[in-house]
Amino acid sequence: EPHVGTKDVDFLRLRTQGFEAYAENRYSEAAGLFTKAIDNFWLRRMVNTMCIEQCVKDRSLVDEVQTISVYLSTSTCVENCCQGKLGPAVLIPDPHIELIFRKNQYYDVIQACWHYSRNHTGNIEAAETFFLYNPDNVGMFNRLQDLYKMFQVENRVPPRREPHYHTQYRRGVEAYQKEQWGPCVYYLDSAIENFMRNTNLCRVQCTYQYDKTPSEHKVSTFVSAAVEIVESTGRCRAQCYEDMELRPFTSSPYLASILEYLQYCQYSLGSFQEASDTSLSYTLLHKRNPTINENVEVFSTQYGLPGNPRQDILDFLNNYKIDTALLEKSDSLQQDSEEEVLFSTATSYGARRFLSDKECKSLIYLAKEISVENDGYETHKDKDYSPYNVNEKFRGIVLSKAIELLEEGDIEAEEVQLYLSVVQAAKAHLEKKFKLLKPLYFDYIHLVHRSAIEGVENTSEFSHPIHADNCYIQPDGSCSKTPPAFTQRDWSAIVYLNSPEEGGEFVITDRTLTVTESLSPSCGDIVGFTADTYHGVKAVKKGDRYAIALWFTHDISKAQDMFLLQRKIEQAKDKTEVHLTKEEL
Ligand SMILES: O=C(O)CCC(=O)C(=O)O
Ligand SMILES: [Fe+2]
Repeated sequence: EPHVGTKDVDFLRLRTQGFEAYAENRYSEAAGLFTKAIDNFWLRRMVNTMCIEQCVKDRSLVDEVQTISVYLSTSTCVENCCQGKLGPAVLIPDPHIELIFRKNQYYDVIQACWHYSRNHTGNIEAAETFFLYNPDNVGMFNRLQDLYKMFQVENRVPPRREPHYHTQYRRGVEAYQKEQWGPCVYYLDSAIENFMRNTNLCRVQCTYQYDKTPSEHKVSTFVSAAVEIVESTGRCRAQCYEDMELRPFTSSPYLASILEYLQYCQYSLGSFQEASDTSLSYTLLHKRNPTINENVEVFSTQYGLPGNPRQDILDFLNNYKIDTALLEKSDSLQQDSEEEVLFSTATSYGARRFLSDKECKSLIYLAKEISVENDGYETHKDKDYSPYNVNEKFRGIVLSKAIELLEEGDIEAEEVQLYLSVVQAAKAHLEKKFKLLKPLYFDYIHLVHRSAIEGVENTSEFSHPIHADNCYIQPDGSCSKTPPAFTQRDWSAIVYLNSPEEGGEFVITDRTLTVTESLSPSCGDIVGFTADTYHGVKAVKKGDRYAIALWFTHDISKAQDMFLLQRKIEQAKDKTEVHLTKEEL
């Protein structure tokens, strides 16, 4: 059993220390701290699994989500068990931090650390590790090629933490290439077994996440508790299936790929019935493979051996069905009593009452206090793309700037905290409304104040002409997704803080620029849409228009680190508290 000092398992603290060391150019120390943070994160997951196994003993591990009382008592048992082994839980403040750990993404920083401290092997090893777990990251893929060339390293440096199923898969494929059918079947069977085991361990972790912040656990009402548990479990489990996909740049599922090699090796070995079963099982996971479809047919008609689906694949699919149903279930449990939905499609959504009047007032106050003329749109000097017209004033404040001002002592922590909390809530809201299985990350956050200039007649139709947020609309109505467009943006949202006296409507159009939705904003309205949606803002004819514009990406390497921003706010709060006590003395 692992036995570790309480302090060492605090991977969030290690991570923070890592960032501090990094900022002070102590690179090899930073690399060590991040590596240890990641190791401890995984150690803790392992202990968590052991404890879940102990606490649910006779029930099936990956049972359906239990009734609330069983759930809570098991949770308490898991929590006590983990505390006994590791000390108090490190509470993860944000599910996305957890995801960064789950996908070993701090190897990105570790790679940079080894780069600066000229540790070539460490550098390549870190890059390999990051790429292993983030196989769609083209940037890291290219960097890897460059590193091997630059340092003239001939042999591949193995990544750290390679999961067993992936090792076995690679061995199986190697055996296949060498036409060693026996070993091929052996390795691939073992790859499947380990793949299933890892998937299930991940799913189990999702059911009893003892390290979630208390507010998420000790929910007040029965219904909201059920919704939260079911939903966070469903979402977390959906991510498990993604975590397992470790083959770069492919669209067929990992498991299907194992079966594809396996059926061939089985066939070559003369195990025709097994090959027939494997081929048929493949089609349950992935339909569009003409060769396999043909094999299924041939085994059945020419060999007279119709396939039976493999039991392990059936179990896997059954679990998958349960997990998908969790998200649907949480949906039906949900009662949106407060909220008035204005429009809702697969790609756009609008609703009322996302914020209270008080919250709107505080945020407007913040904007009045610190917004800067034209701030945030330096790259958009071109008048064709100007987000406001010449008869208006335009002021803005980006969140990170607000936090800088807070650090300089110019404003109150409370207001900046509200700004951050509101944008976090908006993100969660949209993930939920659009049932996104992949998390959103912040690309840009901007509180915008547009106003009519008194005495000047605003003759333009638009304040911000019809545009899309990640591509440029072409004369033929299509949209060109090439730089300098912000191509990393996947979703956009606007939270409105007030009603302009006249004008300032938000509009969505179709590809022919015909308006399909129009909204006269008021405090607490929220809209969200895919970043390629055509939309714009009508001219503000009279008064002020305050809104928070948000852009999101699915690409974590483009994400703003919200945890770091939150920490800065907390540090600023701590500082003011210290001041107070000194004055009191
Ligand atoms: O404020 C709005 O309603 C929309 C703003 C917008 O589309 C943008 O800034 O890209
Ligand atoms: Fe926009």
